[in-house]
Amino acid sequence: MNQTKEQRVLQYVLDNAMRGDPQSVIDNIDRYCHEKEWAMNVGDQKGLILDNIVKETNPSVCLELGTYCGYSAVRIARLLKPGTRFFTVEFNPEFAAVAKQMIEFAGVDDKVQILEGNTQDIIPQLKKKYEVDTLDFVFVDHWKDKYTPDTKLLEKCNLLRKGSVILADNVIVPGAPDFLEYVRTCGLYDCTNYPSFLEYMNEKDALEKAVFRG
Ligand SMILES: Oc1cc(-c2ccc(F)cc2)cc2cccnc12
Ligand SMILES: [Mg+2]
Repeated sequence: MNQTKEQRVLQYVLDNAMRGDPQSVIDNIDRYCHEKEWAMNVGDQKGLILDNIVKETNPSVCLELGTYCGYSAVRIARLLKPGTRFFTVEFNPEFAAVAKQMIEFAGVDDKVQILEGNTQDIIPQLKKKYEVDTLDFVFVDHWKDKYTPDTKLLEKCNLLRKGSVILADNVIVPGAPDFLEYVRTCGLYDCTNYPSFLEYMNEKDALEKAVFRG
């Protein structure tokens, strides 16, 4: 049976990275995607910005929308203090299966819980089913037309508190213009733009940080 690109990325990590070493998993995914096949991981350049914002936030409860191969889940989980709760939501079962193996190989599976399904179904379950009070950090990296509805759903479900950080990938490429318009003009967020580059390419991209005013 032919492997998918995501399975090839995972196989390269299993063959070349160090089990239990998240940094080596990250480095090997980046090497594969620079040298062999492009894939939609947040990547090494935007990844450094992500690292810095996770470190400054020092979150106790995290959510990621869009797991894909688990690259950013490993990237975030490696920075979290013991006892932190981190949920990552993936709609595509094949991606979720690859991410599960990637996260286990990296040795961060004790910190990361992969929730398979639609964000609009899972977000309303976080309080009761997953015993979440509020979220400290949310990394938004799924389909761009879901950024705004899911942000509004986080508000509606009272999952944000004063200082909750939402960090969104790809606000230039593929672009999330309605999300930028919403968070910058609705009056509920303090926004900061972080210009960078599309993963593994020379095209400009950016991250947007939106801090909930509470
Ligand atoms: O980081 C990403 C990049 C792209 C992308 C796809 C094709 C392009 F030509 C350029 C960019 C799609 C994503 C979809 C979901 C989460 N992240 C993405
Ligand atoms: Mg992305």
